[in-house]
Amino acid sequence: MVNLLELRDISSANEARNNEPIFTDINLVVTAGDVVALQGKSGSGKTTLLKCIAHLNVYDGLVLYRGSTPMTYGIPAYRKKVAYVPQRSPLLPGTPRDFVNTVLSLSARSDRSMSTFQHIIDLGAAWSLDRNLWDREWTNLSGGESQRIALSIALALNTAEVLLLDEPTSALDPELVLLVEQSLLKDLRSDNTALKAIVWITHSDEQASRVGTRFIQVSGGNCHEQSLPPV
Ligand SMILES: Nc1ncnc2c1ncn2[C@@H]1O[C@H](COP(=O)(O)OP(=O)(O)OP(=O)(O)O)[C@@H](O)[C@H]1O
Repeated sequence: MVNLLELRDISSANEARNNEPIFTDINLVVTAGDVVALQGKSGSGKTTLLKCIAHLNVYDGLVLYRGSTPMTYGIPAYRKKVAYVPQRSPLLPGTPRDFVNTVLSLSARSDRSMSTFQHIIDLGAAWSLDRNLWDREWTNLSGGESQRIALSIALALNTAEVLLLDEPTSALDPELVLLVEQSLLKDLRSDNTALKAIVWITHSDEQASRVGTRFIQVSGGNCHEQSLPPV
């Protein structure tokens, strides 16, 4: 089985706190079909670990995607394949439509851009996102709206083989949580989509048990894999 993602001795330290280690020598292999439920106490380093994988945080060690480092691919190309969706959307200028247009203009042909945009909006609509929201400033969207928008963009662009999701449903109502979970798992299991694995931070044992195929706790500066779901 192909190793999609491999972490070799990943360590990260907190520069703001005298370089105190957050975690040390984390090793992990992610293969096709994995949904890695990443759990651990607040402040244990889950987000930092996801940002290291996304090459958004300083780290020691090696992150390999299909056997090569992010630098080998070039960071923009790597991030198309290993995409990080933050817990809260960064405060971007403009609207979600502006953001999608920028992303699509970087790579896609214009005919593909039109259909991809429609796919993004349709996916958002399936998650109860009003179509008008795509033309509203990011700053005027609720947490749950911007969370679903960011996620629908990442999923519908259909370029990432690995999605790194940081508490992707934390601002959603229970019925939307289930809907979003089902969409993500359906894409993962489809042969017609790029998505092959997900690393999914969640504070919910129930969610980890519903979506996870592997269960990893971040604690004491390291990762510990459990053989059973938390509930
Ligand atoms: N930008 C930053 N500057 C300084 N310290 C930071 C920064 N970001 C995170 N930290 C610290 O690094 C440690 C790990 O934070 P991280 O966000 O990775 O934890 P987490 O497990 O994702 O927490 P949560 O479950 O609350 O989201 C914490 O002690 C946190 O205070």
